[in-house]
Amino acid sequence: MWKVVRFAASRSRKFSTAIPGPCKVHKRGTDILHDPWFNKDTGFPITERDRLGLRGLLPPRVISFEHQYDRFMDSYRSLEKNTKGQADKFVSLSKWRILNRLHDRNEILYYRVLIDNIKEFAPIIYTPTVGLVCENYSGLFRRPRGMYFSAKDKGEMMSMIYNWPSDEVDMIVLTDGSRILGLGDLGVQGIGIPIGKLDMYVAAAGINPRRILPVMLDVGTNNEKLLKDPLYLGVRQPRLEGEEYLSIVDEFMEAVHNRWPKAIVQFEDFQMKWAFETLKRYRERFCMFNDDIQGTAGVALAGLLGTVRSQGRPLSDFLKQRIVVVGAGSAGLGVLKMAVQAVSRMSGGSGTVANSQFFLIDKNGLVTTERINLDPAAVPFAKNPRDLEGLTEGASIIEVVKKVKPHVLLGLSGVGGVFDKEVLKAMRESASTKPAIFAMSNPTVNAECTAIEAFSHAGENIVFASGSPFDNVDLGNQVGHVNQANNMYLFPGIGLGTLLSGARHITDEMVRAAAECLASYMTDEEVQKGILYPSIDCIRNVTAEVGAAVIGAAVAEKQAEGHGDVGLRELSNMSKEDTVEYVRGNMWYPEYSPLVHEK
Ligand SMILES: NC(=O)c1ccc[n+]([C@@H]2O[C@H](COP(=O)([O-])OP(=O)(O)OC[C@H]3O[C@@H](n4cnc5c(N)ncnc54)[C@H](O)[C@@H]3O)[C@@H](O)[C@H]2O)c1
Ligand SMILES: O=C(O)C[C@H](O)C(=O)O
Ligand SMILES: [Mg+2]
Repeated sequence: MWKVVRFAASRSRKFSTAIPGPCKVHKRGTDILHDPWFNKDTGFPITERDRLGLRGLLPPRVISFEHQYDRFMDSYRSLEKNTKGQADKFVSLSKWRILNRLHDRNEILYYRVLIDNIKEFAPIIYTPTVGLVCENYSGLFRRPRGMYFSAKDKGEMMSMIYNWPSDEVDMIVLTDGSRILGLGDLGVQGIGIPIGKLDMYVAAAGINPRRILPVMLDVGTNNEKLLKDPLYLGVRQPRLEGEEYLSIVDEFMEAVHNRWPKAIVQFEDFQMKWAFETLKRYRERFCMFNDDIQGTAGVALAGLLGTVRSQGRPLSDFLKQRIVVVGAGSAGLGVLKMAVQAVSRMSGGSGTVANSQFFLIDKNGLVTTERINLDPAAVPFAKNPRDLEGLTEGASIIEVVKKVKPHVLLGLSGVGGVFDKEVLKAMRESASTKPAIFAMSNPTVNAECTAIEAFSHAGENIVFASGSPFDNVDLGNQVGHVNQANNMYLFPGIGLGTLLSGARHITDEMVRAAAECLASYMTDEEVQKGILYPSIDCIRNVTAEVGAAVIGAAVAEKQAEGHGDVGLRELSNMSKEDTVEYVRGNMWYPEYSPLVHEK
């Protein structure tokens, strides 16, 4: 297993005195002030104002970056104070708005405050607030971000992709808006998800924000409420289906590949049938992965291995854990597939052993081979009723938990509260000394249970993880640790590692290496306290490790072709520590560069 070299968490990097290299700009005057990439607001030095035709367009005083940073944080704190006691939704959207306005105006300052305060700002630009933003997107819309390809653009994509201003794009996050978090079909409004994921790419992986592209494939929506909403900004038609749908995605993928052959495309929040279908269709043709299937599986596997360690048991005991997965969608099935593969490997290739320990439940209850219209993707995990003593097809969550006494109850159902008091109380009878409850659905309202509910009903000795953040729970004489089991711990490293290895494709082994790296990140002491994942404060360190593990796997799998000046030979000769340093050294960091005008 990949050994992790841990570095101290990098909180706020002090404002450095080294002058960053120059940045060429092809604009002058107000065009610069209106371009969030170049704009420094009041921070333009006088000499730069002269060079770029900015004299007189700004108030005369030059404000330092540090001072601008403090001013923003002061306004943020005032907003917090002034909205105290108001409805949560109002407060969250107000916080999102102030961050979004900065994003639209001054990207360097925006990304610096985001990186330095990631723990505080992730819940605003990512889950859960991003869900609220998507629900209200048409009303919130002010300025576009990213690209929109719609059913009406068929035949035009090869040329319209050139409307994007950047000649170099490394990372694309693509959605069709059909399954936004647990909120369902939000049509074009789902663009908030690629934007939030790419913000995490910049913050966690140091992908250069000039080389990212959020994309919405608007193929219609089946959401009646949106179709009737006069403000709705998407195409007003039911979703395309079948070959018509696939022809749009095909055309988009060809267009991307044609303009940026090395760009990595992350598929995000596609409904299950298209999530699996597109992964199968494109994974060997393009450099792509599906975050909900693969990223989630890796994060969940790391957590599942952590729960074994938290019981003070060797990893090989994973084979003995009984795991109930609630939710048989792209995420739940992805988790099961990866967990079964892990068990298979540990037990020397016997898939039968693996399947006996996993139980799958969907909206119709326990999934067995007797299920009518059993989804082909769920077939490998359907139980044979003959192997079930006392449980039958369609058994409810409570029936399964009472009978199976699982070590782990893991929810990816998208349904808030399905782990109710009765279910959680039944987990007290778990065969584990530290029963684990993973309420992984997003956003917060869709979590299968809250942290407080889990600790108060299932007992204080549990291990708890959720997809969206909850505060730790005060248990009187100890702390009930809340882990955030979210694919944000893996997708940035999968993307960055793939980019820096120059791999043409993303293989299962590369994802597995990422998951194992995350699993080994925590110390025994932490895991025994119930801390399964690192704090989001050190997400850049985690991503450097994960990225290096992905590069290692890409080299071993003969997928790596090198990146920039670093060829395959150099990559192959790097030690693990060197690889981590290579990844770390390639992370972009927001600092004002001197601007040089070029015609
Ligand atoms: N924490 C993470 O990193 C992470 C990653 C991916 C997805 N998710 C979350 O997981 C959820 C599901 O995502 P998905 O892509 O698998 O969705 P999906 O729509 O493909 O699948 C949902 C599944 O839940 C089942 N279900 C619905 N109601 C149920 C009920 N009452 N009891 C039991 N099962 C029920 C459905 O039958 C279906 O199998 C979403 O909320 C999403 O936000 C979290
Ligand atoms: O977006 C997230 O927070 C995680 C995941 O990709 C999801 O779909 O819920
Ligand atoms: Mg997702």
